[in-house]
Amino acid sequence: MNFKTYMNEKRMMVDTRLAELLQTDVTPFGPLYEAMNYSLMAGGKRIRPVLMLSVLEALGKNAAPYLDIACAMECVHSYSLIHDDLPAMDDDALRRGKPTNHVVFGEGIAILAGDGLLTFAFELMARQRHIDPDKIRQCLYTFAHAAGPAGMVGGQAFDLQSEGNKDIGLDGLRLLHRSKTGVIFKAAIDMAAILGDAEPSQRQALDTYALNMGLTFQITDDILDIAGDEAILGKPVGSDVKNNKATYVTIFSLEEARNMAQKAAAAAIAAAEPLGEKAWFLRELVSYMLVRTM
Ligand SMILES: CC(C)=CCC/C(C)=C/COP(=O)(O)OP(=O)(O)O
Ligand SMILES: C=C(C)CCOP(=O)(O)OP(=O)(O)O
Repeated sequence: MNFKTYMNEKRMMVDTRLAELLQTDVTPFGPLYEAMNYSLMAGGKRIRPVLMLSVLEALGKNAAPYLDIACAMECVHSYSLIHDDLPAMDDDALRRGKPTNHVVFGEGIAILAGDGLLTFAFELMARQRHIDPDKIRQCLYTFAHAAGPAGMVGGQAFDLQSEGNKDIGLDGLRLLHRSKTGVIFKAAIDMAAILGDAEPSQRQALDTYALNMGLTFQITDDILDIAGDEAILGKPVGSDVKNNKATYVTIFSLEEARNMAQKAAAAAIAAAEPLGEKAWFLRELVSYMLVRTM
């Protein structure tokens, strides 16, 4: 199977399941569910859930029983996008090719739609009765730690604090990217390693892969913010500059950022080598991240 077919198949599995999970007609809180579904089902590459499922397959496991855990990751990601776009944060009006949640539903409902997706994700994980309860406990801990104040929420706070400060340097930038974005990719991989009974040597390879693929993804995101095409990207170009963000492009140059992304990608591909043929998708995913346009 080639990269595109694999990616599309997995993305469709995730989309189909997500559409089943959050029905709008079973609740007196219809408008809230509508707002949650609006962002969740607006498209999106579904990289985090696909990554989780593909690591399970790289470990030789059947990924299907873990689809809901992968969907929970997408719920948390969608929440983070809704909140990231709010006027109090990046104040962006376009996401996944559509007006942002607060533009359509107002700030109050957008905040609650984010809160709803975040909490629903953990409910969904906790109700997976067919999975070993200790593995679920480990996954809940791993994902909550990654998404919370020690991870993504902390990273987002650091991002806000760093606005206008180009002196954070490479170390600051690494911390920012690792916590804001990288931890969620790492959590996808860690949860797959827990659920898929990864051996210590496989864990080690996956850890190095996670670090470098997260970096590749985020440097490319920084590059696309300057050099991307809004119509393809589905979100505003120039948002980082508008908000005076410290990024690989605003601190270094476009060319240096491209070199850094290439180095990180090469390190990720090398790290996945010992995982063998079954991990082919993980290597191709990193190559895709370098050239993605959306
Ligand atoms: C707790 C919260 C709200 C976390 C937000 C994490 C997140 C979506 C970062 C995206 O960063 P970005 O602003 O660089 O991405 P984009 O370019 O997609 O806006
Ligand atoms: C963390 C960042 C940089 C936000 C965008 O993530 P994606 O590029 O994965 O966005 P979608 O495809 O899910 O919309």
